[in-house]
Amino acid sequence: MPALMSSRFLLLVGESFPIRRALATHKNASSLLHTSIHCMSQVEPPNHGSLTLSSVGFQGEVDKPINKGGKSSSKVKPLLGSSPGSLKSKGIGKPIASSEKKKAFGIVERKKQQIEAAPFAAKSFSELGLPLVLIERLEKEGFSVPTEVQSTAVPTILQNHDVIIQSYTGSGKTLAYLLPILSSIGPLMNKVSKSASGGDSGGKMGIEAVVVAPSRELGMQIVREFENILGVENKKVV
Ligand SMILES: Nc1ncnc2c1ncn2[C@@H]1O[C@H](COP(=O)(O)OP(=O)(O)OP(=O)(O)O)[C@@H](O)[C@H]1O
Repeated sequence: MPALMSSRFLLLVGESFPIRRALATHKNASSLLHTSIHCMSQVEPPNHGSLTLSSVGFQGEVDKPINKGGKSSSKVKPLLGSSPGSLKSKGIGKPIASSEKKKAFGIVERKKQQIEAAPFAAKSFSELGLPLVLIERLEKEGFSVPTEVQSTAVPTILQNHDVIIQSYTGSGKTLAYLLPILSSIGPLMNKVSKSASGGDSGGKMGIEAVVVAPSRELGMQIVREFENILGVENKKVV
């Protein structure tokens, strides 16, 4: 199963995703089913060991006794040797604000941005900041005008943002994330850097990108799209 990505995270939601079904039951579903690119902040991973209840400040035990009337009630059982009054004075039992949780885990959240449509309608792939070698391959395959989702996503990903792309099926989501990948790694770019450095650098390449797909069928569809762009001479690398 092929899979996407380098250091970035990208989630694709298409026709086949259950979210469609969930949205179908939503009152304003139709207004939600449009193209949108969520440019995510990069969340820095915490480095505080394993996640435990006590690490998030939960210090009581949940006890659910059955009342005589058959109704169950839940209450937090205080720790041994702690009276409810003393717990209150320590601030235990109070709901933990999400900002406090983030602080406890050392999560630093950066600015979030939502782009509902392409900020401009690109008329060619060259306007998106893609390398020439890739544009030539696209033209050879008959791709000359980027779709709306590609116009929006490609420049955003090229600026190293993490993105979530949500758009209708067949809108060109696959190339929207494949093109930024192929513009920095892969055989096309290897050839460019080899000719720039005047020869083969030698060493074997490791895994540079991982694409995760929810089904084998979709995985094969993505492989075919890769093969189209790379051309027959580079087909074996996929
Ligand atoms: N800019 C473009 N110009 C012409 N055809 C394109 C362009 N971008 C993609 N296509 C073609 O449109 C078809 C649908 O694209 P793609 O499979 O990427 O859509 P998708 O949004 O990923 O669909 P799904 O949600 O079903 O996965 C493919 O055959 C693809 O080669």
